[in-house]
Amino acid sequence: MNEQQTSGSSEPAYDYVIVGGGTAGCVLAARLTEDPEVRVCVVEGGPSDVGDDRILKLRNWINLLGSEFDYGYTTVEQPRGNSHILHSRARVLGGCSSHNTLISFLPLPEDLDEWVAAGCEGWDPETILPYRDRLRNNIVPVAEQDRNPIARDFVTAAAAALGVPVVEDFNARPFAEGAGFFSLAYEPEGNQRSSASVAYLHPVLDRPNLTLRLETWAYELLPDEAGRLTRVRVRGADGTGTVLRAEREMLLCAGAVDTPRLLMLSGIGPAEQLRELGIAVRADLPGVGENLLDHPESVIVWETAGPLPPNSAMDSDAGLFLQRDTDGPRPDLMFHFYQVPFTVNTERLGYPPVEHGVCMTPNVPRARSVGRMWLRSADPEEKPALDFRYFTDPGGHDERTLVEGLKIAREVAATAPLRDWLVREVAPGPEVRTDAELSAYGRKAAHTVYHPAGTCRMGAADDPMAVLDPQLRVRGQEGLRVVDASLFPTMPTVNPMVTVLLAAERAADLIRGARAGARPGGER
Ligand SMILES: Cc1cc2nc3c(=O)[nH]c(=O)nc-3n(C[C@H](O)[C@H](O)[C@H](O)COP(=O)(O)OP(=O)(O)OC[C@H]3O[C@@H](n4cnc5c(N)ncnc54)[C@H](O)[C@@H]3O)c2cc1C
Repeated sequence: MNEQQTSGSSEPAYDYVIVGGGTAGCVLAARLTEDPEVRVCVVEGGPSDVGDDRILKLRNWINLLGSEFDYGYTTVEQPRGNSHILHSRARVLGGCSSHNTLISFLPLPEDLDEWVAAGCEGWDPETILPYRDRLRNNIVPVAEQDRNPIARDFVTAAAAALGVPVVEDFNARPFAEGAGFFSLAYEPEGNQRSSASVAYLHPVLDRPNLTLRLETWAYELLPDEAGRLTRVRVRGADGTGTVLRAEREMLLCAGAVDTPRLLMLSGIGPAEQLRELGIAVRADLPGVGENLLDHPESVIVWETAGPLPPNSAMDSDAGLFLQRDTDGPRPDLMFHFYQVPFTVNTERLGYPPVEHGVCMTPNVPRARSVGRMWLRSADPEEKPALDFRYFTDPGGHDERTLVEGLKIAREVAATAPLRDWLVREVAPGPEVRTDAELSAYGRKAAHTVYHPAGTCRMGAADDPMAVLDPQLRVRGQEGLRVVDASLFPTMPTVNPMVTVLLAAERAADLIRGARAGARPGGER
């Protein structure tokens, strides 16, 4: 048995307890158990993905939205956006990497430069990007057999209409503009996910020093005898409550919504808010739950003459990046091209369903509207409030980006060879033309690219809103780190999963380094 009972306590004890067997949690679990002397327990709210084709077949991702594998967080009212967005967050081993579309981009160097400028020493591109060679996921450009003819024609039309290069491999070098097929973490043969769970955990599930507690929910951190928050109260699927103990460190990997939620339920967060809810304050960290980041997008939908050729990796295999402003070498507008009509938001607005169609979803890579989340009550069952404050930035950058995106999407759609497939624009429809009309439509039909992040951001010691130091340690707390998308100080320009994986690889080094440093004669 991997766990040990600490003398005088009946609590199962490990060296490390990882809360959340998601994208980052799987990386940490695999890396830390490489040392057979180290006992690790992963507490995961969802079930296993092993042998479950609903999860493992990448193309089934769309059917997981709103399913039993989705916590499905709602938002508070968004006066300038769409109040109906369902924020999918995965409830399954592998977390969102078992649920998402596995589009895999390295962060751009300037995204990491921004982190360093925000006080995150050691997160520079020279340190972080080489971790790409450690990633175990099979990251490859969409395979030839999965390249649907209409997606190919989208790439050709985008390049012709906008004068941007066709990019063969977006991870080959940093880019500012380009159209092309994405890189995905998948095995094209059999359309199998190469999620964090598949790539990192499946090969090591038989390690005797790894314990998985599935369908188990962590709802409060508790102090040990020395006052370190290294114990956690959990409840298993059968309702049984247990307290688990981490003799070295408690590692929070529950994601950008549930990690700050757990911290706040445990008394770590904005003191006044916690007191109002009757939660005893352990540490006043005003940044917990603040800095809620996302990539907002909108949608424009076309009907096609009939059914499209069926091949695809996951129905959104190609995209486009553009740079409209001249402030540095990064894109500031991105599009996903869907070869299925993604009409959940347009149908709600009264637009007709589309049997055969495609859409483009322009998004804001570095949105300037920043939100926050908070607890509604001290009840751990009650979901937190999420306020993304979509399209509220004073300069109107985010709104303007959508408007330009919708116009540019029309330019691409009007260009051969894509135009030859399209019968009519269904939403918003050609009569919606002025900037004001496009803005009103674009914001009402807005959606998320499902990238919440930033809610426990790291930063410099003198930054009062930083929750973590650059070693990912919760400020003022010993033995407690956060390793997941909530650590982001700012949003990477690109889809963030690989940034989470790189951060988890880096965290594994930091944690192992701390352990070696603590051993007599260990390296510091
Ligand atoms: C539908 C969808 C599509 C996406 N597409 C892409 C994409 O193509 N490319 C990309 O780069 N990014 C994509 N993303 C975003 C990306 O997947 C996430 O940013 C990333 O996976 C987050 O990793 P994480 O480790 O922070 O959290 P997660 O992977 O969400 O892991 C958190 C884990 O913690 C568990 N958990 C939470 N709370 C508790 C608790 N209290 N007790 C026990 N367990 C708990 C959860 O069950 C989950 O397994 C997508 C996301 C979604 C939802």
